Amino acid sequence: MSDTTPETTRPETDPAAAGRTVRVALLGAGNVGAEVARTLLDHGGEFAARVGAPVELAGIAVRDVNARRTVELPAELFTTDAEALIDAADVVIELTGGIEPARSRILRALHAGKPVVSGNKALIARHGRQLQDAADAAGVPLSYEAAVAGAIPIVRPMRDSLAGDRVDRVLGIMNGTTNYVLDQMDTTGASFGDALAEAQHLGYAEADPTADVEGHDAAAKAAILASIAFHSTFTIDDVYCRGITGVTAEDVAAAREAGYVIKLLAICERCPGGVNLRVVPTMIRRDHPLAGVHGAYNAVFVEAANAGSLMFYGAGAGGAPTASAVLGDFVSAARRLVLGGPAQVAEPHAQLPAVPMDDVRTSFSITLTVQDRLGVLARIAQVFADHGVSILTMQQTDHPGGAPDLAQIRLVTHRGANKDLVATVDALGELAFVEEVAGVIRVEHAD
Ligand SMILES: NC(=O)c1ccc[n+]([C@@H]2O[C@H](COP(=O)([O-])OP(=O)(O)OC[C@H]3O[C@@H](n4cnc5c(N)ncnc54)[C@H](O)[C@@H]3O)[C@@H](O)[C@H]2O)c1
Ligand SMILES: N[C@@H](CCO)C(=O)O
Ligand code: NA
Repeated sequence: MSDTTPETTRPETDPAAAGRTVRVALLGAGNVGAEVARTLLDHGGEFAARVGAPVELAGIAVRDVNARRTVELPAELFTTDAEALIDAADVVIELTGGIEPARSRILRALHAGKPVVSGNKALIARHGRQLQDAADAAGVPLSYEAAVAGAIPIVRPMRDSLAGDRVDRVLGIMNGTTNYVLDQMDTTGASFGDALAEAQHLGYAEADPTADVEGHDAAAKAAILASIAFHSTFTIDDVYCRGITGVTAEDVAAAREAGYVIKLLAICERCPGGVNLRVVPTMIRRDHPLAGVHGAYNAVFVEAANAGSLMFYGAGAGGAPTASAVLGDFVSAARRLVLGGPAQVAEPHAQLPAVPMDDVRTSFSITLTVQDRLGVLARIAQVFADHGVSILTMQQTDHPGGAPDLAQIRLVTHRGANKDLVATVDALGELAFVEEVAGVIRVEHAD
């Protein structure tokens, strides 16, 4: 919120007329929490105008009141007694992360009829149903726009704006660290290790970036978003997840040469029997809108029956961008508190099951190093045919290392059942004349 934003106080929303102050309990003062506190303190008048009542930051619960913080905040606001702070507040904003004690504290607030705003994707992706049931029972909102793709408005558009449509597929770049790494590998030819070190240096990746590079962070966001998009209940355990640690500079270069770029995509799609959720390194054509998402940016591409294709783009991480999403949820919840009215009940009426990866129809790119002799190509083609997998394109080149008796073959398949594609790759690896099977990456829109 800039200092030049004009103040707009309409007489009918005069805070004094509402007769109450909205007291906010903030849990956590890290990257996001500190920005939320600073914004609430610096722009109290504007929040009062937008909420319809004065807004007071009642306190900030932290583990250590004396810890050094990136943003200077009034010392008297800090407390280690989160429970007492929750009990004294009207709205609770949880920005501590992790499962416990965050879950118990959110439940404490909801059971007491207090709206909760959270950015905790790890918690919502595992216990979202339990928390939503508690919110519904109490008739108060539980909001978590910040938990999926940071600043990008996607949770509420998915829940509200697209509520009259049928979502068929969601493709998301929902982790900034991995997008930065893959983008650096694509645009500068950097190795995975060098690109990750740069991401850590720039502060995008965590000190321990396992949840980023192994895809777990994106998988949590996929489970949360798919639950809303498909009116069902998915957890992170329903997401087939592969990270980017196995993606090599050669894979990236080969994809580039073929007109593709490799992205860590979260894909949630309707398929026979339910919805498949996966987070996998994926080759997409360079003319796809998601191919143009560079650096640490996030984007969510939605395909819906009537709306067609939509793309939501922006900053998926960072203190201030994430605080924007948190505070949007806060204003909405606090406004409802002041004006009254029921919370929206988010009924997962469809309850579609998660479809495991085996039968999902996908397409593979495969790079083989083979002995260059008579009959090799025919034998390879036979392996594909034996598994019912159809080849879309095949290209043979000299071995990149210059070995005279070796050749490199790159194949892209038509769509086939994932289990048949995996069995094909295994069978190729067993052929005596195949020296190496590498660069096995899924491809979107190969046919
Ligand atoms: N940083 C981002 O870009 C981003 C983006 C989207 C969502 N989120 C989510 O927002 C939440 C906060 O993220 P962050 O980056 O600010 O984390 P952070 O690690 O910087 O801050 C967490 C804060 O919570 C405090 N805390 C932890 N456990 C506590 C406890 N038991 N009691 C009291 N305080 C406790 C810590 O001391 C710290 O002040 C997380 O759930 C995260 O997943 C973060
Ligand atoms: N580590 C996450 C932060 C936002 O969830 C990312 O890189 O996108
Ligand atoms: Na968001």
